Amino acid sequence: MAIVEFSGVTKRFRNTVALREASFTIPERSITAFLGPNGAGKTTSMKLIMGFLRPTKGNLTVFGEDPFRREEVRKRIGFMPEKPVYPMDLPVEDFLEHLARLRKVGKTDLNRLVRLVGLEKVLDTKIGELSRGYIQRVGIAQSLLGDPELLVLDEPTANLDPASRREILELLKLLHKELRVSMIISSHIIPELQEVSSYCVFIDKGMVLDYGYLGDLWKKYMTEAVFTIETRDINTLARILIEKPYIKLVKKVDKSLLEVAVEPEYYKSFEGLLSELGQIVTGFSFKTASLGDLYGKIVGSRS
Ligand SMILES: Nc1ncnc2c1ncn2[C@@H]1O[C@H](COP(=O)(O)OP(=O)(O)OP(=O)(O)O)[C@@H](O)[C@H]1O
Repeated sequence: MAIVEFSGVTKRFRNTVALREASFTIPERSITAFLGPNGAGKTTSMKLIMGFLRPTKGNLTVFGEDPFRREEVRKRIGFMPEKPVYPMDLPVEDFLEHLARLRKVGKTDLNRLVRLVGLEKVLDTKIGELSRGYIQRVGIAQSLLGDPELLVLDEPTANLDPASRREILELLKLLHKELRVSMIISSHIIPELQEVSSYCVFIDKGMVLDYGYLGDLWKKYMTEAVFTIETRDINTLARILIEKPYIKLVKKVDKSLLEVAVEPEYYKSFEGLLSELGQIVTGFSFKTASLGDLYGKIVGSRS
């Protein structure tokens, strides 16, 4: 089921058209990436979803209703803006307890969230004394207060060093798994979105160029899929994979790593196979068939 639906949405700010006749849907429980260059219209789309802005033209619904008119809808969405403003003098605990009271979230739920987001050790620390990575954790915690069904994160890893970026991405993956919350994430850093998202909306110059599940988009744009697979039983895995007609190449990289090329149209079957082989497959990632390639085909060819 689609939780977000844009239908011919235009958003104009005086002389600027930030979004032009945008139509797309976002499925439930996915992690959706909003991809596009600076000024493409990603933040505007997010603000429309949050009900902060009203479209100039067209319709949009979130959970089947208009987020601008319906407060009930807005309450089901958590938001972390790109440049949040926090009371820097306040300890983390005081800040979160204050917000929890406002949103009528009980102490037990707050404690659970604090543990999940990894803030227990810094509860007494003033927000202004936290590292950037921890400030982002505070932002993620505040956006999750009240148990939203949809979490909207505008550039959650901007201005972070690579190690903190990795931590935040791992945290988002964990939250998605534990809380089963749908997420929309925008970022300029394409490879990192590829790691967390299964669905993409490509935006450029206010226009939605394409959207859909990554597997389907790879197939559509005929981007070859090459995976690196980590395994605890390389020989068994290689034997199983070689027999599949849609697997074009199986190559040993070292004693626990295989490189595998898959025909784009069988990408989904392949993903299913990997989860069936969960006992011997310990991890996998894309090597080529990157979101960068796809981005180049969809957005790059227009710029
Ligand atoms: N409140 C506003 N008033 C006037 N113009 C605006 C406003 N908000 C956004 N814009 C313009 O709309 C266009 C789209 O902006 P938006 O912030 O949605 O892009 P973005 O894809 O999020 O970019 P970035 O990655 O730089 O944040 C830009 O040209 C921007 O300058």
